[in-house]
Amino acid sequence: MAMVMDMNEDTVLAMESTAYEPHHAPLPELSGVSSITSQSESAEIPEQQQLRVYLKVRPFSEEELRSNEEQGCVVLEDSENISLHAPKGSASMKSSEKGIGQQVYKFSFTQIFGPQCSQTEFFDGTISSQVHQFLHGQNALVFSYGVTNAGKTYTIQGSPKDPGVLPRALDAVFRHVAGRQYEHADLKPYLSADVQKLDSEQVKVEKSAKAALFSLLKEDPEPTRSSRSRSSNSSVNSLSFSSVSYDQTVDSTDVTADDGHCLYCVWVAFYEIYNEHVYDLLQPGPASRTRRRPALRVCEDSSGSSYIRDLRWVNVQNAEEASKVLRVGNKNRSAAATKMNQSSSRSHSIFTIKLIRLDGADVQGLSDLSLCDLAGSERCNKTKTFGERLKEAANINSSLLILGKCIAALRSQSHRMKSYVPFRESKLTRLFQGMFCGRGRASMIVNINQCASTYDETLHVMKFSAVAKQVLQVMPPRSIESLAPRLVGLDGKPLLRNGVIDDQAVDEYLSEEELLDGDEADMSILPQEELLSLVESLRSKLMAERRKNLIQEIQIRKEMGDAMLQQITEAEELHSRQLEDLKESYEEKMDSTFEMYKEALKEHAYQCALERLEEDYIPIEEYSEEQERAQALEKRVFELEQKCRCSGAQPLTQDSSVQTSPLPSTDTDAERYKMLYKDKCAVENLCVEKQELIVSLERRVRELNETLQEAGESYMEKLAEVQTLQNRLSNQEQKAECLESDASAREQEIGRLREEVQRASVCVGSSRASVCVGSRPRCGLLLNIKESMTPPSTGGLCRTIRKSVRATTLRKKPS
Ligand SMILES: Nc1ncnc2c1ncn2[C@@H]1O[C@H](COP(=O)(O)OP(=O)(O)OP(=O)(O)O)[C@@H](O)[C@H]1O
Repeated sequence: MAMVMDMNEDTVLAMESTAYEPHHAPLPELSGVSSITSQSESAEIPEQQQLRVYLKVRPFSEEELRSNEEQGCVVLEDSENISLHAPKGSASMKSSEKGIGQQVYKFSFTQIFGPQCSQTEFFDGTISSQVHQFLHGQNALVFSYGVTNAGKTYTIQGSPKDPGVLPRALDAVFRHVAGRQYEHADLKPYLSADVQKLDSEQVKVEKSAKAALFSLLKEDPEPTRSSRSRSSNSSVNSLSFSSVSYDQTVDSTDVTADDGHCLYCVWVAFYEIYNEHVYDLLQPGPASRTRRRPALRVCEDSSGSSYIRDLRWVNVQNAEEASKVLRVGNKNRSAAATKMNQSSSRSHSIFTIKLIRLDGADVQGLSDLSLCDLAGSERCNKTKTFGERLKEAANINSSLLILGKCIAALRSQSHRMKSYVPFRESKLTRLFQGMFCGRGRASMIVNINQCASTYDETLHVMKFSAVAKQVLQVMPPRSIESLAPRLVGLDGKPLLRNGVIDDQAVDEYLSEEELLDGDEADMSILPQEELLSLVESLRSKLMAERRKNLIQEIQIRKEMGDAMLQQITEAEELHSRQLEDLKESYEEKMDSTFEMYKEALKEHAYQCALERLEEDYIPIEEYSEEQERAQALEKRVFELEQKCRCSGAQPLTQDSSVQTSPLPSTDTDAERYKMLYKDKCAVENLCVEKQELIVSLERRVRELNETLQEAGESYMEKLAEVQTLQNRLSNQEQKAECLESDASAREQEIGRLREEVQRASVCVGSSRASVCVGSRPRCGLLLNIKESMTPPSTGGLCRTIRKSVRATTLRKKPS
């Protein structure tokens, strides 16, 4: 982890986002005993390098030449550039004609090797440098990629006459270690990057197992063609390394002063990934055909590096033994005849060489070199696969797809984009993971053929390799010493180093191994105090580890979420683009269909017109005869009219002309029809007028009804008013009567009073004589009383009342 912290930002970014191993640190450091590097070392800038992608173009076979496969699809421009030209009939050509895609694609590679290139040139120009680095402690992976029948197996294994890169690499290794072989064979690779010390018994077991393995070749000395063996022309079943000749790029002379006194121990393993299961190619197959081969498990060790549990490692002393191992493995490899390739690899086969480097009895380093021959990608309909072959093809394609996804994600990371690398989605990528994450160098060999019939698949492979070429590989700086593997005993526990307990080793062992797999730790080997302190330190480490894991999990989830989101967005974009394309193509189709219908309609109309013309056709003689007759008739009408005018008669009506003239009945009918039509029109007009009249009358009736209703209502109101007025009148009359009777009563009273006054005046007259003085005031008083008692006009008052009542009644009466 300290290593990661000290690295520059690029490296951290690249390594953080790989969702790689739980520790997030370069793998070899974590697994090595002397993994603690100094500050100065870790401060070094990590080395960055683009993934090396080599292209190899296979020559045409005679059969391909006969079947006209040579159509100039592949054009080598120079040693790094190549262009692909879509042949007629290929899907690329069709889509380019529709405006999607291009007809010519250009690609560049680290190096291109043409059809004439020899296997020697190819080895020297490609992986010999990687082999060299492997011999000096660096891990390496070489994988071949291409469509089926493109020459992958040929490139990796070659032919007996012309061996491929694998036998050449083995040969280079043995040339390098020649004379410096560790003879005891008691050190064996363990887990991903450790070394196990074998006891003498174990060494014996290993030796007898190897002898048994080689004895399989004695039973079957000559390679045979069978459904599960490679064909002889492209395999190394009978490979002899004597045929390998080198230009001494990698040989025993390539020995530095440092490793002059080193000893080496070489182990090899050969396995395949078939239908997503890992099978050991060096384990004898099941006795009966009905029984399945046992599949091996891919596991991770404490550093997070993948390894195959129970994989068989064979200690090889020389190139000849290595060749035998290869031949045994090839016998067991899953291969079958397909339509495209007589001996098609149906699995990804991986041959791994492990080189243990010793300084005396001390293990100094362990490096591995894996050469992977991937199964060819293929189109199932083209290869005419079905049944078991179809299942194989599906598995091959799906694991290659995941490899493609990983490469694309690694490319994104190289461009500083956060992206989740789905290493764990297939066995192949799980095993390759370390090599893409700083544990070693990977390089890719792209194999193509030049056949026109497989152009589209080849183009796909080229596009894939273009992506791969953009992947940046980050190698943390480290010395050979820092790569030293941990030396463990048979039980997998770390061993004493130079006779003393290596505290650091134990500490690391416990802190890494114990946390993951408690069963494997035996603490009883340590004193009690140390045990207690170890428990304490373990507890705190466990807590720290848990916290770290939690943070990492959150990070990984976030990255996954982001990646998924990105994928969804990309998928959405892709879909919308596809939709657009579809829309356009449908529109085009619609347009063309529309045009087609238009043309058809035109044609149809033309045909109809022609038919009608034929039906209505009147011979010219008949027509001119008819014309003459019509003219004669017109002339006759004119003459008759003239005659009528001359005789002072009215011009002939049509009816009379019908009666008199010999007009043909058809003309008369037409005239009558015209008349009838006129009548009909007149009647219709009349009807319309009547209708309008009816409508206006109805409207009028409606208005009158409304007015009547209003009048009725106001009449009722007036009636009610009259009633009230009559009531009031009768009341007034009653009052008037009362007043009249009152007035008559008063008149009677006045009369009576007058009589009294007269009587009183008589009395006064008689007394005047006696009393002359003082008569005036009395007369005045009586007169006043009389005046006050006499109403000025009593009858007038009654009349006035009556008059006012009558006036009110009249005013209120309805007009
Ligand atoms: N450089 C070459 N020179 C001559 N022949 C070659 C060369 N490369 C390939 N071939 C031949 O082409 C054929 C197909 O090659 P090979 O089996 O290696 O293809 P492949 O890509 O491994 O196919 P698959 O993926 O189906 O296993 C073989 O007969 C092989 O001998």
